[in-house]
Amino acid sequence: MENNISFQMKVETGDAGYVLEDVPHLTDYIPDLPTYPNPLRSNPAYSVVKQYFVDADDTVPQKVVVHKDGPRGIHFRRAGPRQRVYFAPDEVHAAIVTCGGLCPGLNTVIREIVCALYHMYGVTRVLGIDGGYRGFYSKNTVTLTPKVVNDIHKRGGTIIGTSRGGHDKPKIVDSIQDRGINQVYIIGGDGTQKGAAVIYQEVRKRGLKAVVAGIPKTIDNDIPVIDKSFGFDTAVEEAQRAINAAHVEAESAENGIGVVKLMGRYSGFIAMYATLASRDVDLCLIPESPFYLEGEGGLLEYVEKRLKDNGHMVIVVAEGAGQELLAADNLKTSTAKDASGNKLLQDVGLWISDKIKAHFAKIPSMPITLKYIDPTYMIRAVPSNASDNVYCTLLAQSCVHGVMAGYTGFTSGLVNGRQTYIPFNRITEKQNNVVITDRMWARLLSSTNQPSFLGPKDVIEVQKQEEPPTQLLDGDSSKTNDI
Ligand SMILES: Nc1ncnc2c1ncn2[C@@H]1O[C@H](COP(=O)(O)OP(=O)(O)OP(=O)(O)O)[C@@H](O)[C@H]1O
Ligand SMILES: O=P(O)(O)OC[C@H]1O[C@](O)(CO)[C@@H](O)[C@@H]1O
Ligand SMILES: [Mg+2]
Repeated sequence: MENNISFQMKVETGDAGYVLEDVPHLTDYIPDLPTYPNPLRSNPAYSVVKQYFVDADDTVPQKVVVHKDGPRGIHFRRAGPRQRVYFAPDEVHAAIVTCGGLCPGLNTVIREIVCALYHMYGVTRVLGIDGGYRGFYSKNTVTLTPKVVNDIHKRGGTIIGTSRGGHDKPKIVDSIQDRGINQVYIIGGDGTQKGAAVIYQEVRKRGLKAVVAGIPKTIDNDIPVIDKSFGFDTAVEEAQRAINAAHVEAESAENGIGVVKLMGRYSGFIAMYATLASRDVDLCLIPESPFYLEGEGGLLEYVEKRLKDNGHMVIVVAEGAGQELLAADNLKTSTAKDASGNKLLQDVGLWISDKIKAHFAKIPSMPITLKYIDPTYMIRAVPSNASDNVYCTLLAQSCVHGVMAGYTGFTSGLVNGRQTYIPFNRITEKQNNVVITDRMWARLLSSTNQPSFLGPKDVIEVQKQEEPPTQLLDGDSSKTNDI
């Protein structure tokens, strides 16, 4: 067992400003572990694939846009099968858990972890932990086999259940230890990955030969570093149905207004992408972009103008937008939180709808018809679409390869279109938000033609709050921000 454990990131540097933010390995705290040839070597599906095994030195750059004289920058370890593995097939006892809110693709990831373990590595003991983190100590487990998971990817939700709260570190790690679990696959969002990091640290402190790996899940796309989280594409696609309905309703009435509220607690990616995809949206409101209602340049003035010009309009609002305005208006700030400590939000869609109705009630010459559509849970309870299904498969298989190779304390994630292993520290240190001074938000503003609601003074303020721009001035957020 290690005495002075350092959970600092493993960082390696090289020529020309090369930095590798590496992931931990079992051998960092258990030396002399036996290794085995990767069973994929004799698997007919893989043995013919040229360069199937990933070179130990392969890494993936975090930034692909570079300057001639700039440093090579941060890299992550490339995911994929290694020549040697640190588990014999009959030694593996794997567990899979899903935590946090639902997300399209959860079942696909579960299915593909089970199938990869069975079919690629000959593993036959895989457990599903029932109902999120608390399931480790308060619920039964489910035996997962390729037969059990065969067609689950066609269903929304998660067959092993999920929950918020209940992260009791000692009880969870006791359960891992008592059951002899040596591979833990943890599927969830930012909160879940923080929980996974804590479990990894405790497992390591106890000196257990047990790998802890995360797979990032969330429709909100608020996990940093990775290109995007699985389920996001499906959620954006499903949101189109609500926006289409709002548009049809708005177009068919005199001064018709359709208001659609979409999920996005702290990050407005779903609203932004759903708006960009639709082209029927006249106004998109997200948590990251402040707005105001009354007066010159305000939202109500814009709505009035749009109705005069077009006769109808569609507004998409992310659930986390304008919360400070609601609080000021209702004279109370909501301090309510869910079991995981996430802020419970007030209904901004309803509030905006009421404000617009009240405004036009004072203008008899402009009667309006407003329909408010709230498809919130519908966009995340559906099964994943084709592209998310493929993405989930790659994430799950990459994760299994990394775990079998003995890497631990990592999240499996796509960086610049390549599968990588990212240390938990990098995934949990901050949240991914829409950067409203980046090009993507500017593209949205020019697509909807909406005002930015920011004066020159506000822009300076926003720039101050946001991360200092990188040397390339392309923002440091996920690639979904800056394509
Ligand atoms: N800082 C933390 N330390 C340990 N556990 C945490 C932490 N934050 C959250 N968790 C646990 O992680 C689980 C999921 O967290 P949360 O409900 O915030 O969802 P999430 O993973 O962020 O997914 P999403 O936000 O997409 O629904 C919960 O069981 C919660 O107790
Ligand atoms: O009502 P629940 O299940 O707690 O989840 C709501 C939250 O979950 C999310 O979908 C993230 O998973 C947020 O967009 C939303 O605020
Ligand atoms: Mg979250």
